[in-house]
Amino acid sequence: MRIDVVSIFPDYLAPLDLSLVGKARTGGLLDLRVHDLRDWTTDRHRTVDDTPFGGGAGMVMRPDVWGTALDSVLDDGAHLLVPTPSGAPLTQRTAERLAEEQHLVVACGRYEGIDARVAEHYRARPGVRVSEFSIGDYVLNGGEVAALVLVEAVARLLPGVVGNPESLVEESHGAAGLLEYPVYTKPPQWAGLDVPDVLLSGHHGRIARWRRDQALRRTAGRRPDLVAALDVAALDRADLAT
Ligand SMILES: CN1CCCC[C@@H]1Cn1ccc2ccc(-c3n[nH]c(N)c3C#N)cc21
Repeated sequence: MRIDVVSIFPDYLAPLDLSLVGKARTGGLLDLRVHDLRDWTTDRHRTVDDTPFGGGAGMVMRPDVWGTALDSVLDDGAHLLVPTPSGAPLTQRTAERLAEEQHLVVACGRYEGIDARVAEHYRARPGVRVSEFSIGDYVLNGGEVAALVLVEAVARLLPGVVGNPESLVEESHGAAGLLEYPVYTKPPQWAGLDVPDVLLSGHHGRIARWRRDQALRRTAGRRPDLVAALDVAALDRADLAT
């Protein structure tokens, strides 16, 4: 998979050189390219923004600079992803679908955002899909943090990136849509607190059922909104596997 990220703060994406994503890049599992939007400016001040039509505070990112940049990195079949507070929520299902694709391009806006004609223009471009997404109901100063989130959420799903692929099945928002169960390790007693006896029993069937029960309780208690979307069939498959 190839992912291009375009930003006026390319150093914001430096964490993608680290850990699993960094290993995926050096191992050839992920072709990640980070670009400085200002490389596509033509004036001596390397201007990427201007005042908003209709007035109002702040500045808007220019469509011409973004157009030159995206024409340079987009190819047929690419998926243009634009982080914005007004975008569709980024979910695990979205990440799973994106991980199946060949080429993602993330356009990181700043200021008041990117001129709306940019997304409109590329939606009309045959062979290019455009998706505006949000990583949560809070306001950030730009799209770079969202790009970090998206790249990590997608990259970890690529074959060979995570050591034990089975771990991808059990985790939060996994196949059944449940939150993860509580985890414990040594020492068995800490701060006057014990590890649940079932986890020390060595009875794998009981442990699996306890974990699923804990996951269900957590999901119902913390995210009742997810309960309606639970994939019961996947839950049953998980049960059968125990
Ligand atoms: C503050 N400033 C004026 C109000 C509108 C947003 C703007 C800042 N800003 C510019 C580009 C840009 C892209 C994403 C986000 C963003 N915020 N919260 C999310 N979940 C986001 C995503 N994903 C914020 C951005």
